Amino acid sequence: MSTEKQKIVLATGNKGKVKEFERLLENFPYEVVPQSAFDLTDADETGTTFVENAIIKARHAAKLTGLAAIADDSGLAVDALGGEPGVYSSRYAGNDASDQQNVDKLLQALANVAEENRTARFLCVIVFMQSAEDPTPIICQGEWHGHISQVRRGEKGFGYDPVFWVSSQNQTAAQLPAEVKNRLSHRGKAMAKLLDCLSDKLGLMD
Ligand SMILES: O=c1nc[nH]c2c1ncn2[C@H]1C[C@H](O)[C@@H](COP(=O)(O)OP(=O)(O)OP(=O)(O)O)O1
Ligand SMILES: [Mg+2]
Repeated sequence: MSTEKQKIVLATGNKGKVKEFERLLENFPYEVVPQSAFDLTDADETGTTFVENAIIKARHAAKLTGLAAIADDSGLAVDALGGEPGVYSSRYAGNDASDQQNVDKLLQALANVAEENRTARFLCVIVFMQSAEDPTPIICQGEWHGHISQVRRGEKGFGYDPVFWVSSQNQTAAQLPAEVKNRLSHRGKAMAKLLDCLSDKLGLMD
C-alpha cells in the first residue's frame, strides 16, 4: 500500500498566508501544494461574507486541479468604522491596492479616532473541500482582537500587521515571531479547529 500523502491545493495567491500555512500545516495529513504550482487564475470573490468567499476560492481551485482544496478568506473589522473594511479588506484602497495603500487609507480613516476607540479584530474563515462538488465542506473560523496603532511598527507578516497592536505582547502583529502570531492569530485559531474537525471526519483521532 502506498504511504504517500494525498495532495491538496492551498487556494491562495497571498504569499504571506502561504508562509503561515506552511507552519500551520506541519502535522496535516495531506501534502499541501500552493496554487502557484498550478498556475491558477484567482477566483472572483463575489461573496458578501468570508464564508462565501472562502468556499468560492476553494471550489475554484478544486475544480481546476481535481484535488481537494483549502482556502482562507480573512480581513480586518474596525469598530470605529462600523466593521469596515471587513470582507473588502484586500480591496479597501481600490481593486489592485497594495498592503501599503490599504494601511495608509486605514490610518487616514482613523486619524481623528482616539486610542480607546481604535479597537479592531482580524477574522478568518478556512474552508476544506474534498472536491469541487463536496456537499459538506468543513468551515472553521477564528478571531483575533487588537487595536489599530497610529504608526507602523515591524517588518514581519503582511497586510495590516504593522498597525495591528497586540496588547498582551506589547507589539504589533508585524513584530511577533511567526510561531507567536500563529498561536494567537485568527488564522491559527481557525486552523486548529480545522485540524480537529478533519481528525473527527477522517477518524484520525486514535
Ligand atoms: O494575518 C493577517 N495579517 C494582516 N493582514 C491580514 C491578515 N489576514 C488577513 N489580512 C488582510 C490582508 C488582506 O487585505 C485581507 C485578506 O483578503 P483575502 O481576500 O482573504 O486574501 P488575499 O486577497 O490577500 O489573497 P487570497 O484571496 O488569494 O487568499 O485581510
Ligand atoms: Mg482575495
